[in-house]
Amino acid sequence: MTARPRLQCKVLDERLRDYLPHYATDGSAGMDLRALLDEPLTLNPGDTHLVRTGLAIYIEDPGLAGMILPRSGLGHKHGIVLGNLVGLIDADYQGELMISVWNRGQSPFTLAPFERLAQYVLVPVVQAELDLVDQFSDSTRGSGGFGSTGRH
Ligand SMILES: O=c1ccn([C@H]2C[C@H](O)[C@@H](COP(=O)(O)OP(=O)(O)OP(=O)(O)O)O2)c(=O)[nH]1
Ligand SMILES: [Mg+2]
Repeated sequence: MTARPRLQCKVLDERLRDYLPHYATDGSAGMDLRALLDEPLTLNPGDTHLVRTGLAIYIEDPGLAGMILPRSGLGHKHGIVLGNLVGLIDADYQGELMISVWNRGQSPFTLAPFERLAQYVLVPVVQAELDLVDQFSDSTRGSGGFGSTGRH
């Protein structure tokens, strides 16, 4: 296994010191992020709320990005997912990580202070240059999309 990249992390609220993100198991793909809340937050069905994490993580390397993904238990059992579906964190972002929490379910859900509500996944990124052309060489698919290969 290659060495893990090191990311600079600022703790913006001292209460987070006891709750720093980490990989729960050797094989975990993500580190859980917690809700920085002063009091419980009730989300009614359909509500979206921007929740602080109290942390800033500066990735710096443009060959990496962060992704904020829902936790499957919260999403499946309680309908608590992300208002932006997926959060994409740029390598040059130095601000606080924010989580858009959306109750897409049918019942109110109360988020407790410092509850784990989403996960942060570091992913490789390749930036491209666009070469402008008038014609592409033929491919098998051509311009067929949106179900053009059928359903089964
Ligand atoms: O769930 C998220 C998504 C984004 N961000 C931060 C980090 C990211 O680098 C920045 C910008 O995100 P994005 O580019 O997706 O949003 P935008 O609406 O295009 O904003 P901008 O104009 O700042 O790029 O906001 C978060 O903290 N949480
Ligand atoms: Mg953007």
